[in-house]
Amino acid sequence: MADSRRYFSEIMNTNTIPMETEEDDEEKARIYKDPMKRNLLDDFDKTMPLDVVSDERMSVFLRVRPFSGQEAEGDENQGCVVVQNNNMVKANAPKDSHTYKAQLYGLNKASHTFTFSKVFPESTTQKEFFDSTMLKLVQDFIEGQNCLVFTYGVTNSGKTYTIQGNPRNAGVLPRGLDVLFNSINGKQWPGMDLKPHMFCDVVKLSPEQEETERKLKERTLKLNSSEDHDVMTLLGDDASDQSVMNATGHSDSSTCADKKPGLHDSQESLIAEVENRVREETAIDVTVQGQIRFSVWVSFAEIYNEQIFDLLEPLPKKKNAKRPVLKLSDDRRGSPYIKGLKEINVTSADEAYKLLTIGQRNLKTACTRLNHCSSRSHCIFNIKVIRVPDKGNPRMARVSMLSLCDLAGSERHSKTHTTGDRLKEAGNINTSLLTLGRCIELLRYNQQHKEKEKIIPFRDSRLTRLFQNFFCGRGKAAMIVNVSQCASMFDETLNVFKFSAIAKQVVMPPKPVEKLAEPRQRKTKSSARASSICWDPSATPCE
Ligand SMILES: Nc1ncnc2c1ncn2[C@@H]1O[C@H](COP(=O)(O)OP(=O)(O)OP(=O)(O)O)[C@@H](O)[C@H]1O
Repeated sequence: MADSRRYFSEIMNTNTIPMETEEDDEEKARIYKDPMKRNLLDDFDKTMPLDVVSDERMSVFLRVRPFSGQEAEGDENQGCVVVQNNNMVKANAPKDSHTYKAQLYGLNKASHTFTFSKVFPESTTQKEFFDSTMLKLVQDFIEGQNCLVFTYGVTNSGKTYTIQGNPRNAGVLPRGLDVLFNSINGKQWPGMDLKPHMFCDVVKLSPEQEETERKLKERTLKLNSSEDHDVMTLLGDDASDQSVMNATGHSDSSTCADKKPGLHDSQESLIAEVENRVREETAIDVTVQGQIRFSVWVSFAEIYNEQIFDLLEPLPKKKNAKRPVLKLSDDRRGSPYIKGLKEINVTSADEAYKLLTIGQRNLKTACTRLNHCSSRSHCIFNIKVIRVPDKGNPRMARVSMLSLCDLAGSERHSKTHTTGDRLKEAGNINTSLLTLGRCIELLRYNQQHKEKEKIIPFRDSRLTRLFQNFFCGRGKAAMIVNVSQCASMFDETLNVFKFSAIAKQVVMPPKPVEKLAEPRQRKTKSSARASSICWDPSATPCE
C-alpha cells in the first residue's frame, strides 16, 4: 500500500507536458461556462451505485514473455520474475537495478510478491492464453455486454504479440473475431441498413446511405501499401533509416524495424496473409439468445500525442499534409465516443482481420512519416455487434461493444527524450498512462472510502475518457499485464507490477439502471442523414 502510494507520488513528479488544445478550450467552455450543458453524469459517476454490493473485481492477467535468443545469451536472465503459482509472482531486484541499490539504504525491498487473477508463465501458448482470458469476455460481448480489454507493460514486453500476434500464431483479437463469426454463422443480419451510432446507439440508413456505406467499405478494403509506396517514395530512403531512441537509451530500430512497411507490401501479400492465417475454431452457442440476427461493425483508432486519428482513413499523400484529427464527443447519456471515426460493416472474420492489418500498416507508415515508433501510440480496435430480433422490429436492436486497446509502452520516456517532439511525445504518453493510474487508484479509493469520495479525473486524457464508461458500470474491463524478465528493465517492470496491484483491487460497479424509454425517431442535422432514424437500443427490451 505504502509502496503504491510512493509510486504514484513519484510518477506524479515526472516531467509531463499537458497539451492545451482548441478542443480542450471548447470543452471547458461547454462544461464550465454553460451550466445548462454540463454533463451531470460525470458528477453522478462518482456516486454511481458503488454501494450496491458487487464482488466482481477487474480481472488482471499477467503474461510473462520468454527471453529472446539474444537476451538468453546475454546477462538478462537473473531470475528477476519468478512465477510462484497460478496467481502469484515474485519480483527479485537484480544487483544493477535502482531498486536493489535503494534497498541497501533501507528505502525499498529487494523482493516483492504480487497476486493476479491469473498468471501465465512464458510457456503459455496464444491459444491457452485466449481460452483462459478472452473467451468468456467474447461470450459476454456476444450476449450484449460492453467489454474493454487493455494491455499494460513496458516496450517490448509482448503487448502487441498478445493482442494481435501473427498470422501463424494469432493473438486474442483475431481469435476473438474468429469466435464471434463462428458463433453467429448463418445468423447475420442481411444488409447494412442498421448502423451503430455514437457510443452504443443504432441508426436506420436509407437505401442511398446504405449504398454509400457499401462503397466506403469497398474503398477501405482496397487501402493498401500502394499508397504506402507513394509515401515511401516521397520520403526517399531516409524514411526507412529513421530510428527512435527507446527508454533504455538504445536505438529502437530493432523494435520498430519489424513494424515498418516493406516496399514489397501489396494487396496480394495482404490477401495471402489473410488466406493463410491460422484460425481459431471455437464457437459459442448463441441459440440461447432466441431468434436474433447479428450485424458486426469495426473501427480502428490511434491516440498519439493526445490526438485521435482514424487508422482506416487513407493517409494524405502529400509529404507535409496532416492527418485529420478526430474529436471526442458525448452522447445524450454522457457516454464518450470518437466523433467521425469510420465504422465498417464486416461479414466475416477475414474481412475484419483485413481491416486490422490495413490499420496496422497505416499506423506503421504514419509512424515512419512522423518519425515516431508505433509503440508510442495507444491503438484501439472496436468491434460492435448489433443484435436484432429476427422477425421482430429492428427498432428493438441493441448494440454491444468489445474494445481492445494496445497501450503505449509504460516506461518513463522522459528519462531519455529531453528535447523537442520526443519530449512532447513522452509527456503525452506519461500524461495518459498517469491519468489512467490516477483514475484506477481513485476508483479503488472511492470504493473503500464511500463517505468521502473524490472526483475521478477521467476527463484529463483522451484515453481515460474513452475508458470511463467501462469503469463506471456501463461495461466490463479486463487488464492484461505484459512483462519481460530482463534484468535491465527491472525497475520499470516493478512499476508495472505496482500499477497492476492497484488495478486488481478495483471492483467493477454494476450496470446503472437505465429508464425504459419509448423508441423515438430523430432527424439528424445533416441532410445526408435526414432520413436516419436514431433510437436508444439499450432502453428497449430485445426479446
Ligand atoms: N509470449 C511470447 N512468445 C514468443 N514471443 C513473444 C511473446 N511475447 C512477445 N514476443 C516477442 O517479443 C517481441 C516484443 O513483443 P511485442 O512487440 O509484442 O512487444 P510490445 O510490448 O508490444 O512492444 P511495443 O510497446 O514496443 O509495441 C516480439 O518480437 C514478439 O514477437
